Amino acid sequence: MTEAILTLNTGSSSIKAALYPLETGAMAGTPSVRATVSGLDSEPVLRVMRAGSTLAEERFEALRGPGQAVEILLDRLMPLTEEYALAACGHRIVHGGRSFSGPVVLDDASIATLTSLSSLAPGHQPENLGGVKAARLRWPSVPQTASFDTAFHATCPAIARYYGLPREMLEDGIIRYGFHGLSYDYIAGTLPAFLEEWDRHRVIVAHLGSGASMCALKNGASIATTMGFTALDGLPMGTRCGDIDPGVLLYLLEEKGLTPAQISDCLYRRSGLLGLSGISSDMRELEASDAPQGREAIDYFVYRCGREIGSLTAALGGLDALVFTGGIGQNSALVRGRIVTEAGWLGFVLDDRANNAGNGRITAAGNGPSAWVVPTDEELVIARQAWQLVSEQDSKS
Ligand SMILES: Nc1ncnc2c1ncn2[C@@H]1O[C@H](COP(=O)(O)OP(=O)(O)O)[C@@H](O)[C@H]1O
Ligand SMILES: CC(=O)OP(=O)(O)O
Ligand SMILES: [Mg+2]
Repeated sequence: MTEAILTLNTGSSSIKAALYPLETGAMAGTPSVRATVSGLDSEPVLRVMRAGSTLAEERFEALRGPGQAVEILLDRLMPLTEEYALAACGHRIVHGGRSFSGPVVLDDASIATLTSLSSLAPGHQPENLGGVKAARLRWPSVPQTASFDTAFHATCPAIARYYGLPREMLEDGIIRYGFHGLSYDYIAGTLPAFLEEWDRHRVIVAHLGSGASMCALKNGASIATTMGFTALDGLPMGTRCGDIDPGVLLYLLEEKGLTPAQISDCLYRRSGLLGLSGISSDMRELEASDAPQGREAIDYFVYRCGREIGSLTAALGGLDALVFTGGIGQNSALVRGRIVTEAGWLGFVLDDRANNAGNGRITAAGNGPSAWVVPTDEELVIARQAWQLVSEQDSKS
């Protein structure tokens, strides 16, 4: 029986699974099956794709949260996995904290440590670990592995990870961890294919999805990123606030009498594009709306992206290339075009036709920095890491 690796990636608005066959000891770069549930916040849709064609599409009125979506997704996937022997099930785990700076095979002790980090990623960690639990129940003898969003940023210099807090707090782990590391890892691996002398280039990757962040890459490694201790920091997102004066939180707590749970709900679930527009957390709906508050939410998103590009350019000491990825980065010509135009002071010259086509280079040839669209593939990074871990285990036994 052919072996395969199953991956599970629980994001804030979607769940993405993929099945990678292991042929003659090598892992296929493209999965035989992909299954996704998108629109978790609005109108959930489940799609199962095999060899590029859609096998099934189901729409749901509503789901009782991501937990139920994972169960339904695994139910639909189970029959398709039966022709393979699963070598591992690889999971995206958003927060690895101080304990994990690389992928691991999960056991009860590591799951307990990761569970203790749930309050640092309340919109992700419980769902990520729920996926581990569901997969363990279905495939009890299959190794479950963890790939961390935070691990890729372990290369950031210490100073880029600090907050201006009393040192004992930094020593206690209150530092910038950064997220979306699996996506940045994948994009870093693609740079040699389209950037000459890529290792000398100063690159910003903009992962703009339901969660959004940017990462500054030098020689393909992260040196700074916009998210911090939690995935609330930096850019505004679908429902998360992004950069905020911590004094606002004290004010809400002390003067407005909000409880910590109410503040958490506000910052994680009621802010960002949804909070500013009052319409939707989904960029597609805002682009389709004529409401002034919808337009202003997009304006704010673009403005904040421009400011973070300036800040990361300073961290890099200049900029050679900007790469867009994630649901908005890959699909919204409008948002990309506005961000590149706003960053025109850096020398970008947008190529409208290429931007509308939305694949590869989207700026005109010239002396300035270039901008690109590259679809991300977090599932492939998870699968490669899972395969490496189980291969190492096999060679030891
Ligand atoms: N054609 C499109 N135009 C604008 N935005 C889009 C388009 N397609 C997807 N998006 C945005 O991408 C988001 C999902 O991005 P994704 O990276 O898959 O999110 P996550 O992994 O955080 O769940 C959607 O919420 C939507 O805002
Ligand atoms: C960390 C994070 O924000 O992830 P996502 O974009 O998948 O919600
Ligand atoms: Mg995501």
